Parts: sequence; structure tokens; C-alpha cells
Amino acid sequence: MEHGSRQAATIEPEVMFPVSIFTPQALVIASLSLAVLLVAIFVILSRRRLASRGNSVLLVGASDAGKTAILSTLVYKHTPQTHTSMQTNSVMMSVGNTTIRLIDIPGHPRIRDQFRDFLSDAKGIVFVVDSSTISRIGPAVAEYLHQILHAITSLPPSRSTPSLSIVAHKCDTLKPTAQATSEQLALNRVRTILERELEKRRASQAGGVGIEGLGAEETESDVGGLECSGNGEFRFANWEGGEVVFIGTSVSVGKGLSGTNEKDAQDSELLPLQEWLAAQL
Ligand SMILES: Nc1nc2c(ncn2[C@@H]2O[C@H](COP(=O)(O)OP(=O)(O)OP(=O)(O)O)[C@@H](O)[C@H]2O)c(=O)[nH]1
Ligand SMILES: [Mg+2]
Repeated sequence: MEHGSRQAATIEPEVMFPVSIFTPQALVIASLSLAVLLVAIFVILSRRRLASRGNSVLLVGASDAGKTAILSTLVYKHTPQTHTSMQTNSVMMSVGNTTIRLIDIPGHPRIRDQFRDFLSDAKGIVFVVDSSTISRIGPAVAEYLHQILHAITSLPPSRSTPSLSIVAHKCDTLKPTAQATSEQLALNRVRTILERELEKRRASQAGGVGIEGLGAEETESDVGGLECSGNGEFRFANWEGGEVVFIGTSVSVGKGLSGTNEKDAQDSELLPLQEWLAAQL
């Protein structure tokens, strides 16, 4: 019996063990550790989210300007024949050691306004213009560009402003002259026409005349975005919203998949744009 009771005495701590670890102090320590762990997981996840934020570049511009052709050539090194896009196309692209998200927003009037949904995450905006049709559709292109300039200048001060480049695309459609290359002609044409059209919009706004395309709900004081230093006349170089970089590009439709020479040629036609993209990181 004595032996049996000694055995019970040695067993007793084992029976008590699970109960003893759930003391109030242990429970407090466990809950604190759990809270610390949850906070650490939350911090790691939100850091990851922040790291991926602000790494997008938006490709915007009128329908048929060449946005999807540019995206395809930059990302897949191939330029298939493309057709009017009806939905936004978002693709990761390697630039140097890092990646950016290229977002191709269709120029269709019912879709193009979606650029606003991506603006807060945008590091850069590439406004693509078809150099071969800009003389004909200048007012419509300027109307869309005005909306973008307005949206950029309306961003809250807490948000850093995305860089803006205007791409004079389809340079290949302009015949070079003895004085100027196709690229110079395209850049000159696109800049001149857009400045002229935006100045018309600025002047009519200053004169109190309604401006087409900014929405009926926009009051006159809301319709900004074209403010310039100097005499106020619209010039990209004087635009108060930030620097605007002009780039001339073209792609060779139907080429690029096979043959390294074709691939290199495709790259070189877009090289200035690739360099601008790399400079945004
Ligand atoms: N000559 C020439 N044609 C081009 C060039 N880039 C694109 N194209 C052609 O232009 C047309 C329109 O190109 P897309 O890339 O589909 O135009 P987009 O801007 O995506 O148009 P949406 O999707 O409607 O907004 C297509 O037929 C292309 O093959 C270029 O550099 N030179
Ligand atoms: Mg497209």
C-alpha cells in the first residue's frame, strides 16, 4: 500500500501538468505572442503590397493609336495584327532587374475613362498618338489628353504625380525629307497639333465658353489642368503639372517572332520608350 501511495505521489505532477500550463499568466503571454505574430504577419503583407504599389505604367490614347501593338512588342517581342481592344490589358514586363505592370487602356469612348481607376497606382502615363492621323483627329485626341492632364493636376498633394510621356507613334508612316527624319517630323507634328488644340481649349475655358468632353457635371472652375507659366498660353514646356517627355516610336506589324535581327529592329524602334520606362523605376 505504502509502495502504491508513493507511486501515486510520483504520478500526481504528470496529471496536473496540462492544467498547470494554462495559468492566467501563461494565457496572457500566449495571447500577447499571438498578437505580436499577427501584427508581424500584417506588417510583412502590407509591406509587400506597398512594394508592388505604384509600379504601373498606363498606356492610354485614342482608339487605333497603337497601344496594344506597343505592349505586345515590348513584352512579347512580337507585333501581331491587332484590333480594337474592348477590355483593359494588364501585363508584367521586366525592365532591368525589376518589373513594371503595363496597363493598356482601350481608347473606346466607353472604356477609356477607366484610366482613373489606375491613376493612384501609376508611376507613369504613356499617351500614345497616331502620327499619321493626328492632323485629322487632333481635336478628339486633345480632348482625351485634356482629361488626363486634368486628372493628373487634380491628384491630392499626398500622392506623387505620375510622369507623363507623349508618344508620337507610327513614325514609319511619315516620309523623311532632306531636312528631317520620320521621327522628327512625327514629333514636331504631334507636339504642334496638340499644343494648338489644347490652347484652343484653354482659351475657350478662360473666355467662359463650355468645353466639350469634360462632362456636364464639371463646373467651369473644375475644368483645369492646362495651366502654364509665362503668358499662360498652353505649351508643354511650360505646363505647370510637370515635365512632358516626347518620344517617337514605331513597330513593324507582323514581325518580330522569329529571327533575332527582326527582334533587334523591333527593340530599337521602341528603344527610347524602353529607356523612358526604365527611368521611371
Ligand atoms: N504602320 C504602322 N501601323 C501600326 C503601328 N503600330 C500599330 N499599328 C497598326 O495600327 C492599328 C491599331 O493598333 P492597336 O495597337 O490595335 O491600337 P490601340 O491603340 O490598341 O487601339 P484600341 O485598342 O482601339 O484602343 C493596327 O492595325 C496596328 O497594326 C506602327 O508603328 N506603324
Ligand atoms: Mg488596343
